[in-house]
Amino acid sequence: MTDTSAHVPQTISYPAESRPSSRWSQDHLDPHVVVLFGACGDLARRKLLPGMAHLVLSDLAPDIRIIGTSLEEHDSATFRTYTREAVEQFGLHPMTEEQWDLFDDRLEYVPQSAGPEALAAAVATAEQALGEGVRRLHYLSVPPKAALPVIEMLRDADLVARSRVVMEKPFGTDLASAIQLNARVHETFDESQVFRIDHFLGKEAAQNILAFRFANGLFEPIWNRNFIDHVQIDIPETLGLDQRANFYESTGAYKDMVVTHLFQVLAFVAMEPPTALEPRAISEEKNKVFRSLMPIEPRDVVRGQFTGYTDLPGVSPDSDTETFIAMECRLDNWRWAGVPFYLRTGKQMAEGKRIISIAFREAPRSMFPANSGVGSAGPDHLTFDLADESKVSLSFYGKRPGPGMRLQKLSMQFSTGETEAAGDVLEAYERLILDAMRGDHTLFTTAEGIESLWDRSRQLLEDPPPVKPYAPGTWGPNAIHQLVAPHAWRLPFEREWRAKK
Ligand SMILES: NC(=O)C1=CN([C@@H]2O[C@H](COP(=O)(O)OP(=O)(O)OC[C@H]3O[C@@H](n4cnc5c(N)ncnc54)[C@H](OP(=O)(O)O)[C@@H]3O)[C@@H](O)[C@H]2O)C=CC1
Ligand SMILES: O=C1O[C@H](COP(=O)(O)O)[C@@H](O)[C@H](O)[C@H]1O
Repeated sequence: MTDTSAHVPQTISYPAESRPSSRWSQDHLDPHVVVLFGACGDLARRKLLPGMAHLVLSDLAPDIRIIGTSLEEHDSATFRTYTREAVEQFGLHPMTEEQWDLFDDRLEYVPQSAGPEALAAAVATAEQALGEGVRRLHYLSVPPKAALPVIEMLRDADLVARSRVVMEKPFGTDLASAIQLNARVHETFDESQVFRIDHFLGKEAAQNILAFRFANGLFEPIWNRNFIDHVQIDIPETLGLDQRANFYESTGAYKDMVVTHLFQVLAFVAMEPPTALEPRAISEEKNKVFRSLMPIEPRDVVRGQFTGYTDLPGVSPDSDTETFIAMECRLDNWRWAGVPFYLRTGKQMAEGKRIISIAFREAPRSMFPANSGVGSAGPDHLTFDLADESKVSLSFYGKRPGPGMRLQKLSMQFSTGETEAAGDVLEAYERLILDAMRGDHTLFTTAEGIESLWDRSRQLLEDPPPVKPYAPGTWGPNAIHQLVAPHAWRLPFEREWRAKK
């Protein structure tokens, strides 16, 4: 056989040779000072501090020093204790005493009240300790209203040069505020320095959608309206809002989950093949999907609120905030014309899952008699489970063993957890922090993309349907069934994933 691996011509228009894709490369990583704003918040405690510990100790990012800052009056010693507790409680990789000592040394704390000069001084000391060629990564894990004050502080502290800034969602609350936020951010940081994070795109399983679609010739020919009947992106959560109700009250499920995570995942499912695994090419295709998204009509949306939500501290007794949302979306393009995309997410639901279901069209005619079981368990499905242990399943009808011709739903299933590489899985924030330090925008969202999504959301935001109550531990208000009729929600699964052998 001819070896075609060498000298395969580059058939794509970019990246140009002078600007190679850094995605997946194991290039040397510059030393970094990470300034973590909101270092005492929920996200930092559960994900960012444990993630940074793993990056340092696994040698993926050995040369970093972290300066925590928030409104709390910690000093570096108490912040180290706080961080140790966070890593022990939420870290996915247990640390030895020796490893802790190594990480502990890299942590400092500057309270927000100490002002820009104190922050600048702490960064300068950390940079000296790291030596030549140090870059800065500012991670804004703060509530949306704090983002611009933090950016002003970075400007006042003269910490903009050699830096990148990771911004947390939601990026605005509507089109006007998103445009204004982007414009204000651009007064201080160039777009190339800004990394708008969407941690769903950092999940191994989300990237596996790209691999599955674009590394194989098998599925792409049937990835369109001729073969696909409908798509579901279903992310129910069992979590409540006890600690976050105050924040959530002004956000709700649409802004917290849909306009960010679910639409980003939808873009990976629906986009055209990108010309390269490169930020511009990927963003271009995602943004085309967002531009094709038909405006979200209030009549295609069911908003819900779990009973008991209004009793939570920080929630108005007559709150209209949705803790649940289900909706039908349409893409106005050739590939997806006529194919509904059903999205659902909510808090305090019956199960916690992150499922994408691609339902294929059924066979047009059947030689099997009606009582054979053909079609009785719904259409053939390709299912992606976005859990850390990424899974993919393809279901189809097959013959039940024995006499006669009885049909049953069978499936071919794959789970990363059952492979030798299971231990290599990176948590989403670990991957994305690493990508931001490398300057790789591939998995981050753009100002243009965010603005398109807010634009398509205008009607829903101006005229939301009233929230309907649902009992905690259920699948949402009953109206969700009418929304998808004649189809049915895939969750709860009738047939669960096969248990690990
Ligand atoms: N929690 C989560 O699961 C996720 C959160 N996010 C996003 O991450 C961001 C942070 O969320 P989360 O950690 O939950 O929020 P929290 O309210 O738990 O934490 C916010 C942090 O920001 C600090 N802070 C508040 N106001 C200011 C200010 N004006 N200047 C500087 N620091 C300030 C707080 O300080 P102090 O503690 O002293 O009050 C706290 O450390 C939000 O944008 C959220 O949307 C994204 C994905 C998931
Ligand atoms: O961004 C958010 O995501 C989490 C769900 O993330 P996951 O990785 O645990 O699936 C959600 O609970 C939270 O409300 C939202 O802000």
